[in-house]
Amino acid sequence: MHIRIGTRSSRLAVWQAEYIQTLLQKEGLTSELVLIETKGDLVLDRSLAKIGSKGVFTQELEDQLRAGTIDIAVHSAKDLPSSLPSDLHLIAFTEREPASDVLVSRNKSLSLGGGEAFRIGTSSTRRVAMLRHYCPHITTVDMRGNLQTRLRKLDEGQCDALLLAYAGVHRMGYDDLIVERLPVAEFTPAVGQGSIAIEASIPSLDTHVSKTIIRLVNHEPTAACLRAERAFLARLEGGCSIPSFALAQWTDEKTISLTGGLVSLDGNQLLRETFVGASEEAPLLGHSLAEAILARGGDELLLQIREQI
Ligand SMILES: NCc1[nH]cc(CCC(=O)O)c1CC(=O)O
Repeated sequence: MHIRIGTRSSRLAVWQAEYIQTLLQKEGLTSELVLIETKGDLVLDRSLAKIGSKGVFTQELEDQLRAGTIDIAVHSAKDLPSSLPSDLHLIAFTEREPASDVLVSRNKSLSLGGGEAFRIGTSSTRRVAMLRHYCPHITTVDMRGNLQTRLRKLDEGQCDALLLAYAGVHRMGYDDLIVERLPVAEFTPAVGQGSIAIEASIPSLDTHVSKTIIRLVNHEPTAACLRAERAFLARLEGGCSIPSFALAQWTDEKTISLTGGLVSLDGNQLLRETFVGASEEAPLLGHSLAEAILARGGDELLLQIREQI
């Protein structure tokens, strides 16, 4: 069967969709890309938090899955809402790249630990809040748009550095611009960062084809980690606009360790916990982590964040 793959049209999204194409080719599955513009790509003058509704980067792809004009949709796992409508499923997650955030700049001497004041371009509420918490001497400049747009703004001097996911920088071949890799123990990444997800409409997608796609694309340790992280996010009912973070790590074939939490927008309050549990019960682990964070004051913090956003 020939697979129609829906993707956003940014260079990173197309790279990711082409990567999936190469995985599918290993068993002779041919495919084509269908480029789809989403609200998140078109509305660039407002922050994601202000665009608001869930699925800023996914809705238009889901519409086409339902209409049957594409067979699968490829997304950055990080861009997906924490819960999907019941007819749509995440059938596979690629092996995760290092999930960390990196500092990108033309100035090799910049470092967050240096105590030196400089400007970082980012519009992620998590990154802004984390910077306020760990690096109050840093100022942030609001910056939306795809990677190339942000790099152009960096070169125009709108900021001195960017804070980005290692995965996207690496996929685009910009490793040379990385001046610092941030420790995940402090700058814990967003849920899903570093993995690529495949979404399909079940039962529209042929069972045999979906099994083949899963076999060729899915990396089970990553998938278990993502199930834990996504259950955490679902319990917080947080989309990508909430400054929450979580990273699960596969410790051995039976166990995962999940660290995650919430940070207030001003950076003053940061809640973080680590839970270790059976990988088979990954969703339960995520749920328990969220309950612990909520019980420690996360419930109040969430209300406060939602009022401020
Ligand atoms: N919409 C932002 C987004 N979604 C996924 C990635 C990076 C790739 C990944 O995490 O797999 C990025 C860019 C960034 O945060 O720097």
